Amino acid sequence: MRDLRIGALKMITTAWRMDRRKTVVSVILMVSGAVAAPALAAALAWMTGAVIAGDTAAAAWAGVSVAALAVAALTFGHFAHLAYFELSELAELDFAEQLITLSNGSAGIEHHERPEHADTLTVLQREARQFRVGLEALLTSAGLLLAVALTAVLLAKVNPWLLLLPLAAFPPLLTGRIAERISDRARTGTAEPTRVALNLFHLTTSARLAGELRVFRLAGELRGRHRTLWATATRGLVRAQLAATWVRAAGQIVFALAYVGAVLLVVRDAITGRRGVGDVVLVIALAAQVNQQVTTAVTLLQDLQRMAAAYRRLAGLTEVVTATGPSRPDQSPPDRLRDGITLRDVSFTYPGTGTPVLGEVNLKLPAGSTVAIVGENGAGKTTLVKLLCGFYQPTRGQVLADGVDLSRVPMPAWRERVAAGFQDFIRYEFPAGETVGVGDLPRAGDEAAILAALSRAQADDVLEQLDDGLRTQLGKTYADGAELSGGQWQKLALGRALMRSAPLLLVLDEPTSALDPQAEHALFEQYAEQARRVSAATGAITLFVSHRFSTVRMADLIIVVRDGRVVESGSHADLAASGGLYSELFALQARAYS
Ligand SMILES: Nc1ncnc2c1ncn2[C@@H]1O[C@H](COP(=O)(O)OP(=O)(O)OP(=O)(O)O)[C@@H](O)[C@H]1O
Repeated sequence: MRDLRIGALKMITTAWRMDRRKTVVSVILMVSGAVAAPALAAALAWMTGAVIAGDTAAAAWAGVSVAALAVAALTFGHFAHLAYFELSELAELDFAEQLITLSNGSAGIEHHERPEHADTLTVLQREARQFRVGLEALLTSAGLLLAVALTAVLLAKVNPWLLLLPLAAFPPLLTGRIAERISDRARTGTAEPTRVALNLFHLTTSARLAGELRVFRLAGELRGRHRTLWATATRGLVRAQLAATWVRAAGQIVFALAYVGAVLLVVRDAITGRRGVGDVVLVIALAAQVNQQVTTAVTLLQDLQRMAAAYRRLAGLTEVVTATGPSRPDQSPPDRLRDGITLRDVSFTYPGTGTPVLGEVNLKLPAGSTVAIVGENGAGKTTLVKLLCGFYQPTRGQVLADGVDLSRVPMPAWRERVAAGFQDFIRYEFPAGETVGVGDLPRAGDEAAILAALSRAQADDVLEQLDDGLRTQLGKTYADGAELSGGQWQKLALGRALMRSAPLLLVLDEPTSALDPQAEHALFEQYAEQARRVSAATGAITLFVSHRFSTVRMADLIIVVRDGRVVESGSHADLAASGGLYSELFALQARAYS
């Protein structure tokens, strides 16, 4: 009940915030339309009584009232619909925006990787429409409550025993709630197979992956898996629906018996002459309405409960997201790095797993240096990068920027000083200039800055091939959008990473994997040279992850990671001469290329 109250309050404040006039008009129309129905029954009874009594004037007035109330009862709801249609659209948009903000609003990305939060997100994504239905349900409920009250008064006037009729509405309401809880549990229980199935659906329908699916002839296999998962989820939902339907039907049977009893009662009173024919008409009309009111109330309650559950989930998610930031963000990141970034006894275990991925990492990334991280697949390189970007907090130990503990720095402030390019970059289907410019939002439209970033990323050639230069719309989602090759998209992504003019840390996690080794080498050679010059002023550190030793060897400092531990660090010359893992991997790659 508390959830319901909170949900209703939130929904109505959202509508009020969106458009006050439309909210008021919707409420008035909805309430008047709903109250008109029992009033119509009363007018019918009045008309029948007047006709039987031969009172022509009263019968005429009653007839006019019947006509007016019938029009109100039948049409106000539709006009209300017009008024709240836009409100509902806005409520859905408001919800979608909240979800986008929440998905991206946390300091870290931990909640994305926890299955229970991923499940909550999946349910919320699917429940987005519930916010539109919820508003309609709320407005209808307000009218319904008044209609029920008026109906109760009219029935009590005929025979107080008839008040039992609305009371008989409670069993269906109760069973309706139980049924909705059963369905809600099923939705949560089937969230995981649904999420995985949706993911497979996305994979199998994405134009980008069509080639790989064909080469491996995976479409059939994935379609089969998709079907199995979907069937599992559907089985769970259908089973719950069946149980819910039986529970609901039990409540409705109680009401049906009460309905028959009420009609028999007033017919008996009419036969014995205690009540007039008008009262029989009134009770038959009202009893039918009570039946309708109960059915509507049960459906509304389901909608309201789903809306309340969606708000509850949203609140839960908000709590998780706001709880992931530093507990005492009382420090600011340094303006420039003088000493560097230090990792002190850093260990890390991904949330929800028991195996440490990084253990006791002690590292110093000197200010102004270019640092390369190397290691075999799964060694922990990207995880190290994620900690430096503040996506996660270390499970133990500290990351310090010039002595300032990052766990005490508000993450948005740290992120403003970090620039990054990842292997899993996003293909923003914007005009080419914007695709690069969003790397530094305040300068997203600054053509000179964009061209400079593209030149740093050695991506001028991509631009030359675009018909309309920076203004060329990218992406096949648009009919006239230009499609780029994987390497071209990656070059633009690299340009985006290089948009920020004065980051303290530039992270490049295999951002050039789609380029050929020569192109990567040339790019880094030029880039490292520039980075050294720029970092003389800001102390910026450039950290890159690469599997290509021709690139790695250019770094001032090379860090070798194995099984989550730093096993070697030093310059290329030192490490190559030491005969350790680095020299072994280097020699292996050199042989492969020679
Ligand atoms: N989100 C996650 N949840 C749980 N474990 C993870 C997660 N991401 C990575 N891991 C695990 O952490 C370990 C290190 O992964 P990481 O991505 O840091 O390796 P890497 O050195 O960057 O590898 P690669 O060269 O293949 O990119 C791996 O064993 C991986 O399975």
